[in-house]
Amino acid sequence: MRIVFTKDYEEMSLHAAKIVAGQLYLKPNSVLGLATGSTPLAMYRELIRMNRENGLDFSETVTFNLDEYIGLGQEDENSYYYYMYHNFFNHINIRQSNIHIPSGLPENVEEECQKYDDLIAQSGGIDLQILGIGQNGHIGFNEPDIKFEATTHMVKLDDDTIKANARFFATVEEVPIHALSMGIKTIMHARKILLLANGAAKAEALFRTLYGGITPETPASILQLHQDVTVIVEEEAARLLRRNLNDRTSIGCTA
Ligand SMILES: N[C@@H]1[C@@H](O)[C@H](O)[C@@H](COP(=O)(O)O)O[C@@H]1O
Repeated sequence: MRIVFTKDYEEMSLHAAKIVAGQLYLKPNSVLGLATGSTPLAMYRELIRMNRENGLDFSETVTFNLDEYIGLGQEDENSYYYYMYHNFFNHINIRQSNIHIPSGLPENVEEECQKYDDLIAQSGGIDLQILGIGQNGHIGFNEPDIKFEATTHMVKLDDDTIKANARFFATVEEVPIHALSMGIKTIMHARKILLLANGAAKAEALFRTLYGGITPETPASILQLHQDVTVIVEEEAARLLRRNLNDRTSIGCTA
């Protein structure tokens, strides 16, 4: 596991965008696993800039998003579908047919989950998975639990997650209580994983993820077992890590 310490959100995002760009230069038809939330926003902005100004090509890129709220349609501004098109896909030269996001309005939840897993498998699996982390240590919407859920599944969101994500909605009551999420096995099968974390609210979850026991109570802790994870972390989120690494504060430090 590599840990890259960056001084702020912008530097974290730039570093992440460069890794994604490097992946696409090496393999233009890469399968990317994509995350939503506030964390990757500036990374998407930088990738859009690279697409426009540096010829970064998405024409062969295939994407699978981690999750979607149940009950929100594509036109709902709080759906992850809307987020992805608004913040990324509408601004790059990606093919619509190469974009995959779980449906927020599935007719049959089990079938939708199975279909999503089948599509990922048919695409050859994920080459590079981008992850944010929830304040409770979730990845995608894999919430703390007594077991790891392997494949795409329906989740009942934790109260903590609902509260944390309420900032995007007019009222906390509007936050959906269920979501579909890619499972831990699929995430762990990604060839490379990029975990981004910024802000003091993530410090404790990140510390438990990297240095705590591997437990479904901190879903992201399973990443300790993956052979190619890069964690890009900004100062505030790194607060507890730095203490653990005897204050190795240099940018680009690898642990
Ligand atoms: N399901 C998403 C995750 O994919 C995201 O990584 C995480 C952190 O969100 P944020 O980046 O807004 O802090 O929580 C959300 O609920």
